[in-house]
Parts: sequence; C-alpha cells; structure tokens
Amino acid sequence: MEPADLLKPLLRGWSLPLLVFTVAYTLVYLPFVEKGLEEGCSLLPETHFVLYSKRVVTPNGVVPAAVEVEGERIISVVKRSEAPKQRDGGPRVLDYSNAVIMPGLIDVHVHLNEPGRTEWEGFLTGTQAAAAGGVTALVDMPLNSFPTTTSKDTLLLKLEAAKGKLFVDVGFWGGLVPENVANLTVMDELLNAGALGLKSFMCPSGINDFPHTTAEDIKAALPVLARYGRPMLVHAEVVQPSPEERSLQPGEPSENSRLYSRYHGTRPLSWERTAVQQLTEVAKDTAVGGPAEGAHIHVVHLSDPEESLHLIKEAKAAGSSMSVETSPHYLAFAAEEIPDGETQFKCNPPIRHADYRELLWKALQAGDIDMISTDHSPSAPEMKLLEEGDFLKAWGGISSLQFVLPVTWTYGASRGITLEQLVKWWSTGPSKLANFPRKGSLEFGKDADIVIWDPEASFILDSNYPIFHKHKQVTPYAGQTLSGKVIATFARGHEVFREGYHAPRPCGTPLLPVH
Ligand SMILES: NC(=O)NC(NC(N)=O)C(=O)[O-]
Ligand SMILES: [Zn+2]
Ligand SMILES: [Zn+2]
Repeated sequence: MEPADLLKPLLRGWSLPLLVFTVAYTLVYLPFVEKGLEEGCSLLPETHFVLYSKRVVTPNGVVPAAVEVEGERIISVVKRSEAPKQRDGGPRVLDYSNAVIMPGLIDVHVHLNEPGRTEWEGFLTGTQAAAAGGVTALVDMPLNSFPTTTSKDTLLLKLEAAKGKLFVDVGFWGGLVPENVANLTVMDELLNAGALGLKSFMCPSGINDFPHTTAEDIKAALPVLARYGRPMLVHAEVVQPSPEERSLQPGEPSENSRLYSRYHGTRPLSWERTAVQQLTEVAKDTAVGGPAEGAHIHVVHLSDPEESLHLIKEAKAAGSSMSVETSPHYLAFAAEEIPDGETQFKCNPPIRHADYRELLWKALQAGDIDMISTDHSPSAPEMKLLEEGDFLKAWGGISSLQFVLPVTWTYGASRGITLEQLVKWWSTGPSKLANFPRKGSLEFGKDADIVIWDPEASFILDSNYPIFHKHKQVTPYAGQTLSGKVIATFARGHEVFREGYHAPRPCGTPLLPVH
C-alpha cells in the first residue's frame, strides 16, 4: 500500500474541517501575520498576548500576574489563573518566570539634537538607545537642535524631522527664551501647536540660539502656561561670583584644567541656590487663587539636596505647584571620585561630593524629589576634549539614556530602594509632569509600554556591549559593572527590543498634549 493510501480514510472524515481550516489560515491568519511582519513594528508577530512573571510591578504592589495586551493597550492585569490560556486557543503566553515586568521608563529630559545637530545624536539613535534601555517614552528638550524649538514653526520642523525615526514615543518641550517672552503670541502658538510645556535656562545654556531668561521672564510666561495647564521646566543656576575663575589664570599650571575640583570651584552651589530661591518666589503665583493657578514649575536635574531642596519643600508645603527631578549621575558619582581629565563626567550643575549623593538618595526615598530623568546630553566627541581632558573647556553633558535602569537599580539597591520606588521615580512621576494619562502604570486601558528585565543579571559595559546612542564610548558609565539587564521592551504593544535586537522599523509616535 502506498503511504498516501493510508491517509485516504483519515482525510475522508476530516476533509471538510481541513478545507475550512486551510482556507481560513490562508485568507485570514496568514495575511494578518504577514502584515505584522511586513510592517515590522514589532519583533513579536502577535498583537494579542499575555506577559506573565512572578514579579509584576502593579499599582497594588509587586505580585505574580499576567498582563494581557491587545493591540496597543493593556486589556487586563490579573492572576495567572484568571488570564486567558494559550492551550485553550487563547493568546500566546510569554512566561518570563522570575524577571520583573514593570511600566516602561518615561524620561522627561533628553537632548536628541535633531534637526541641526545630528552629528551629536538624533531621533533614530536616541530612541534606539531608549528602547534598549527600557525607556518607552521620552520628552525632547528644545535645545541643542538647530533651530531650537521656540516657536510653532520650529516645533513643526521637529515633528517633520522625527517622522519615521522614533522607536519609542516622543513628546517635545518648547523653549522659553527672551524673544518669545517679548512676544507672548509666539509662546501661545508654540503651546497650541503641541509643546508639552516650556523649558528655560537661568544661566547661559552653552548654545547661542537658546539665550537664558530671568525669573521675571518666567513669571511673565506662567499665566500663558496656566491657560494650557502645562509646566515650566527650569535649569536652575544663576551666575554668581565664583571662588574660582572659569579659565586658567596667567601662571596657573595647565594641569589644573584636568582637575574636576578646579571645574567644580567655578560653578558652586550658590548658583543653584540663588536660582531656586528666585523660582520659589515666582512659583507663589501658581498657588490656588494665584495669578497663574494651573501653571507648574519643575526644577530639572537638582544637584543640591540641602538648601535648594529645602526651599522647594517649603514652597510645596505653602501651596505652590512645584516638582523637582534629579539625574542618575548625581546618584552614581561623587566629585572627589572623578579621575583627572575624564571629561565624560562633565555636566551642569556639577556632580557634587559624596555626602550630597547620599542626601539625594535619602530625599528621593522620602518623596521630596519627585522623579529622575537622564539629562542625556551628548555632543560631537571632539567637544568633550577627551584627549586634553580639559574640564574647563569641554562640553558639559552626559550620555546615559540606555543605562539608567541598571544604573538606578545598581546604585539604588545597595541603599535599599524598592521596585515600586523605581516605578514612582521613572514612570508614575514623569507621566504626571508630562501629562501622559495613558502612560506610567500597568493597568487596564493604559498603553502597553512595558519593560521586562532581570535585576539579578549583571553585565560589564565594555566595548563589546551593544550601545545604541550615537557616540558609543563617550559615557562616564563605560567600564562599569551594572546589575539589571533589559530582556525586552514593549512600546504601545510593539515589542521594540529583545535581547540586543530592535524591531525592523521604528513605529513610535509624537506625543502631543491631551486636551
Ligand atoms: N546645552 C545643554 O544641553 N546643556 C545641558 N548640559 C548639561 N546638563 O551639562 C543641560 O541640560 O544643561
Ligand atoms: Zn540643564
Ligand atoms: Zn538638559
């Protein structure tokens, strides 16, 4: 008997269901799967799936749970026993065992520098780094792109430049500069066109077309922001007489410019304290019944956990609408530990001494600092003057976007932080500031913005490690051993990163304000 004859009786009884199955598979399922692959937005072909692990960070604690995703949204977070089963013909279940499933990080302070300075960074490389680091949404700063984002037209240029280049969702802060303070219509149009809020500097920004503003300028902008219910973000440093000159003095040994302490002396705490003092005065307008009720002042990258933070705490207690972030480099490094000439550590405000690092951790844990953001601010490598190691002349800005989850965890775990705190500082807090109501937590109806990572896995950030920001080796974290490896990142339901690989195509969207 031929083998085919054996199949005949089998086929006879099954031919109709088989035919129906084949037709359905070919006409319905295959095109659906191929469409997913063809679109290439996700490494996972399924659009309906369940993510399971023993450690899911939910608003009700860290629990074993199943997160069900359909399309771009989370449609349930339940016990595994209550989730649909793959074996019953339900959605695919991805079991991550003991890995942590938590909301993707939201980074509200990133300089992607496109258009105009793509030799520094760009939407593509920056958002690839974000996806690889578990950051599922970020907000781009109005500088150091060229032009800077200070008007409706320049915001439209940003949106145009970002098209087809976003691996994760990206929102945009507009810039507050003297020019649009002088012409409030320009500011109004910028907000109306989709800036999530405004950002200003109270000291020179290092970029000529982003001049700084005074506290009075900020005061003038608040009523406009209040009408939109959007925040004012401020780089809080006001130039004060410094104990040390900002350039080498005649007769001074050139070696001095390689000392971090020399640079630190040019930018003392008094700069930050003066700025915060002026800001807390202005912030009184944001209180209930004040002339700018509805506006909000957010202090970016705080380095001073003493007087400046004290002023902010007092202002909050008195009813001003204020918040504050710090950045990972202030939590990881200490001024006295920075080796001579290592300008990849240079940033503004400067990294302070080790006791301040401890106080910043304490302030985070006490809830006095609301969130963390990277201040990822790369430049062309030559501007870091890595060979000369000249701290006085080098560009100030640190690249860290891809590493902040392991960095926060590595330095935080030894100080007793919890996974829930991590989510508060990196997801819930930032989602409130940027007003992303659909992001920031794992709950029914939210965007499926999820990071899956292994807190116990450590790795060395050496030259073999896949780094995705543009200038890969220019980061003060190079060579560090870190704990917390990102396994996979989902952005609005798309698996955008898994174990070193990105989805073939970037499918993130611009995040415009919710009305
Ligand atoms: N022009 C900048 O990007 N400056 C940035 N530089 C830092 N932080 O060193 C910043 O955010 O202030
Ligand atoms: Zn800044
Ligand atoms: Zn910045």
